[in-house]
Amino acid sequence: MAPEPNEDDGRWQEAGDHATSETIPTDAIIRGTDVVKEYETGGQIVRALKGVDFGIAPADFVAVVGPSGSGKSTLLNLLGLLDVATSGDVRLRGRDVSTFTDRERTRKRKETIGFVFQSFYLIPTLTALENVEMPRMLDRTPTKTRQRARQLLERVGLGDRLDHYPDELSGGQKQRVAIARSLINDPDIVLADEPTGNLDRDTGDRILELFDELRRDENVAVVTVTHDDYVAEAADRVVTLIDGRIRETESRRANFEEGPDP
Ligand SMILES: Nc1ncnc2c1ncn2[C@@H]1O[C@H](COP(=O)(O)OP(=O)(O)OP(=O)(O)O)[C@@H](O)[C@H]1O
Repeated sequence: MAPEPNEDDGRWQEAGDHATSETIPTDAIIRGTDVVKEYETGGQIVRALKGVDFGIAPADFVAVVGPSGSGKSTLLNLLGLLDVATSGDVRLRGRDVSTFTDRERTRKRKETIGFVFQSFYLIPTLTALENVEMPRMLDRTPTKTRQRARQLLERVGLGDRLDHYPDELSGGQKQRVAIARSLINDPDIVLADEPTGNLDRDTGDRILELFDELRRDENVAVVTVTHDDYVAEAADRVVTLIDGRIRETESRRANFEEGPDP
């Protein structure tokens, strides 16, 4: 059954044909207005995003769905500060990201965003603990980093696998290590590209439960691109991209814990 938009929650308006600025949370960490992204290849311009509005609030759980080529990865790259929009306004905590230097963008990305991928991307010659420490390897606080990495692996249920290498772990365990790694810099948002794509359904379900716990306990927003309906069903909102436009923004969950904004 199609879920009803959550009309009790003042942060969101009803789902419509096209997401408008009214569907964007007022407390968004990152928000985009009328965002266009074009690529140029072989003298041809491909318009991957054709003027979309989006916003990610603290502890949001958003699924981005849509057919192949509809612009999902493009949107994720913009949210992850991996790429810049061709036009439109993208703001991180109110600051226009197009004014960031490359260095600033890299720093903001490190501070704000964690990444999780379908293929885990763990380094095979490093233990689980070392993989989680990796993004902070150049920091001058190795003891603190080790402590935090250990804590995160315990948090994702792998306290007894710290010294295991990736090929000694199951797919679900590898993804847990990758999730712990994504949290090492205490990001505000975790971007997960098909996080359950290489996992069986039960293992995938447990990863979704973990995301759900993390967003509740750690206040981390999770944005996932997915082709799996059941992943989309676990999210608060489903953003459907069709041919570079957002066609729908639904609240799937009936109850937000916090009340409506004033
Ligand atoms: N680097 C690039 N150069 C040129 N065109 C690109 C580039 N990246 C994406 N595109 C084009 O932009 C459009 C959107 O691509 P995008 O990868 O965002 O879609 P997607 O929804 O993530 O697709 P999929 O589900 O297949 O991963 C497509 O037409 C694609 O061919």
